[in-house]
Amino acid sequence: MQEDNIKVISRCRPLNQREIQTGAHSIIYCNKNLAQVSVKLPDRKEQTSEGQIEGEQTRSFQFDAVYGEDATNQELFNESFRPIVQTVVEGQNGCIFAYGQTGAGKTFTMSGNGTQPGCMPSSFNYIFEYISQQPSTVSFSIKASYIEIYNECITDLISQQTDLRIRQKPEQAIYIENLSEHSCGTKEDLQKILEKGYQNQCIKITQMGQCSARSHTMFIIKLEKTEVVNGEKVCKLSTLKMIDLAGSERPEISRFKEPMMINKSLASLYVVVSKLASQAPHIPYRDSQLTRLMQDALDGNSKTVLMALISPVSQNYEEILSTLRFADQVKKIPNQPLVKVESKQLAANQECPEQK
Ligand SMILES: Nc1ncnc2c1ncn2[C@@H]1O[C@H](COP(=O)(O)OP(=O)(O)OP(=O)(O)O)[C@@H](O)[C@H]1O
Repeated sequence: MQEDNIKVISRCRPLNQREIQTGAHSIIYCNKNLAQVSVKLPDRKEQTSEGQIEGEQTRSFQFDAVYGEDATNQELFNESFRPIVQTVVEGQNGCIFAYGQTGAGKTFTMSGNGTQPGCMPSSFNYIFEYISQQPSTVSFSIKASYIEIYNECITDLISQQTDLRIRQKPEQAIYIENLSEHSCGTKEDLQKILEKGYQNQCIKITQMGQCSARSHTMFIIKLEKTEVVNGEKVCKLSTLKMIDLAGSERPEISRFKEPMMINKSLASLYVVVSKLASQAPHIPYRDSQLTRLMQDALDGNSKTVLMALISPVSQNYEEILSTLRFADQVKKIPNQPLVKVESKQLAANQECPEQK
């Protein structure tokens, strides 16, 4: 049977100090062997947006993998992210995106910290380790870009140019006009781009009073793999997108008073996912910047992993369920045959075509 191109995993973070001090307890049970996450109803019955919850003790969701509070970033990388990065170094597109409410662990999982490197630094390691093991007939060129989408506005986190436009040439993939791309020859170069983008984002947040939890960030790596076979060059171009989405809490319970516009991208993502899941004839990718940039991740042009991050405490019960329901919808997207990234055959002295 063909493997699913979109995989869904869930991770629950441990209780934090504040939660432990206030006597909170976890309402999440992760069964790694069954890839099942169960949510216990809080002790007192609560009025949810769906009405009074009646009698039901737990709700369970089945995904491709689930990770509980003891899981390490390394474990997630080895089991769930490395296969995507491997796909990319072998010449197909890949996408890893983190979804969940503010504080659920998206940035911890994507970026990590000093002791537990996250998905992004581990990917940088893996890419350059892979490259170092290739024969001399294979060469790579790697370029990185880093963007933020906030309030439907795309900002280049490296050049700091703002209000960038998404463009598409006939018969070509979409691209971001004037996005700066930075050649990276080592994993440290990639790490520097990540850190610079993060710093620039922090400066922007301070200047504009914007909240980081409300913006989406996307780290984009473009790989160009050139192999000489019988005197002919074969060129493969692939892209890895690593996306840390804004906190998914709904506006009415958000701590931040903001116009609906800020959540437009996430609202569009829900619609796109539910239309894909129900096999609707038209998928409104064009409704937001985020969904336009994620189209290839969802339409069979990429190997993709959605990571649904949840907090363990009962106060977040509604958001936990809403995150898991979103993940469940993504799981229902029917598998589409992976669109093979074309290999271009070139004469030995020819350059690979410009990658958009
Ligand atoms: N699996 C984990 N193990 C240990 N600590 C974690 C884990 N997940 C998250 N944390 C800690 O919880 C806090 C919130 O996590 P994080 O900043 O990653 O949340 P987030 O979902 O990215 O929130 P935001 O939407 O605000 O960016 C951080 O202090 C982080 O170190």
